[in-house]
Amino acid sequence: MAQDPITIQADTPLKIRYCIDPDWHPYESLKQNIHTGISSDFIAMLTQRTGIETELIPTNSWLETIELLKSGQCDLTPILNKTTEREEFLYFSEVWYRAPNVLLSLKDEPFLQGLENIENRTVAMTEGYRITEYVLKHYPDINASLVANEVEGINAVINNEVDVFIGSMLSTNNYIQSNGYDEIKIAGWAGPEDLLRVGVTKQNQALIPIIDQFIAQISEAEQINMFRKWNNVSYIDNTNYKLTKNITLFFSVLLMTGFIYHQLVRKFNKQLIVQNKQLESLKTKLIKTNQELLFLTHHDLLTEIYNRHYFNQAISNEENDLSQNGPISVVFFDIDHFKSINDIHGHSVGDMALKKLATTIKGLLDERHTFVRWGGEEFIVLCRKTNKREANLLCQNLNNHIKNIVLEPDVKITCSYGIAEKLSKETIMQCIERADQAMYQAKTNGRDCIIVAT
Ligand SMILES: Nc1nc2c(ncn2[C@@H]2O[C@H](COP(=O)(O)OP(=O)(O)OP(=O)(O)O)[C@@H](O)[C@H]2O)c(=O)[nH]1
Repeated sequence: MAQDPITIQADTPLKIRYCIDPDWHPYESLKQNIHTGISSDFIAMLTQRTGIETELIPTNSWLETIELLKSGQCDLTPILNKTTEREEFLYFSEVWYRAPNVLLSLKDEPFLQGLENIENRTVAMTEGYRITEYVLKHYPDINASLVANEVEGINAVINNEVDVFIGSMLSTNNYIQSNGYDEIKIAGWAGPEDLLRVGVTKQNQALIPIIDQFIAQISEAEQINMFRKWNNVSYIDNTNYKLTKNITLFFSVLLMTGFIYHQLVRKFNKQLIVQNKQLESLKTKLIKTNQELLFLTHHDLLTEIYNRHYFNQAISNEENDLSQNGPISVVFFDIDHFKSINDIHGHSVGDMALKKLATTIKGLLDERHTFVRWGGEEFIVLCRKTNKREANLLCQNLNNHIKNIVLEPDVKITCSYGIAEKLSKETIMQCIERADQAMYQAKTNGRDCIIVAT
């Protein structure tokens, strides 16, 4: 927003020296001889908008500032209350800042509400402050203890030297929170609020209308910005800040630990899932390999029917049961002149003959039969619940099918068969031997025939 030009009179000083309270943060203070706080922004804006040069005269206390103003070594002080006493050596601008005063006590003190309830408590006040003059004037019986500045007053409360301290809410709040004094509280309001103005020495009266024009132009936003910039602490309450800080820290650490733990668990879970999958796959492979191994152990690789090793194992486990479940017969057979097939047509044709024979016979058997490659070109069929007559019929059927196997054009095979029915006193192996002998007899008889052992 455009501002009206500020009218500078001919008698207006173009350079002024000013003093401040060195210990009244956030209103104003000296930090390494540099003016800081709300009034430093005020002076900067004043210089910028009026063109009046300003020079800070540093002091060590508010009382010294008052002295320099009285003696004319300072022309102006930017933020103070108007009092009758001060009016003797200063002119005051309009109010440009308002702030309440408060009673501060230790936490275990009762809530006092206001100056009326102070009773015989010792009350610390800053020497030379308007609120001090006000309290001493209106509460003459109060047990007052004057301190040089607000910091000294607050420390007097903390150290139990006084019961109460009266100070500006903004500055005391700032000091207490900056130092983490959680044992202190606001116990009530103290007197009227501060109506803060600029004070200029009587010789510089011409400055007042210029300053008032400038004050009138300070916008609400600029006021708020000044407050926010210098009053970075918002309130005092009964909160134990150290405890809050520790709890916050504890929960932060807890949250962080939880987060890291969660991440680690997720990571390990992922790894575990991968490893479980690998294990599962290994397990599947192992089961498959074991099944293959078992198959290889029990089967003949070429024909894929049971081998002799399996037969021996199975029969030794089953022998007793076998005899109790009806007659058992063994068909023992051997390919005729197999050597000639190998010799004439080659070993691969010999292999093909063995495979085709096995496949053909498997297709003719059922769950009562165990079909085994006994040796090179020798086979047996163990027939449960089968007598020698039935075995003979089966054998004839096998023979018919074997004769129909075509290896190559004009190349066929025949077999010689021996059949034996297990006698009650003999073992399966003895029965097989008799079947073998019967088969041998079939060979002797000219091959391609069936002999049933007597
Ligand atoms: N191709 C092939 N030949 C085999 C296999 N196992 C054994 N043989 C052959 O089978 C033949 C058996 O010959 P022999 O014992 O003389 O009997 P045979 O020639 O069948 O004569 P008979 O039994 O008296 O009719 C041998 O030449 C073996 O090498 C095999 O797995 N594959």
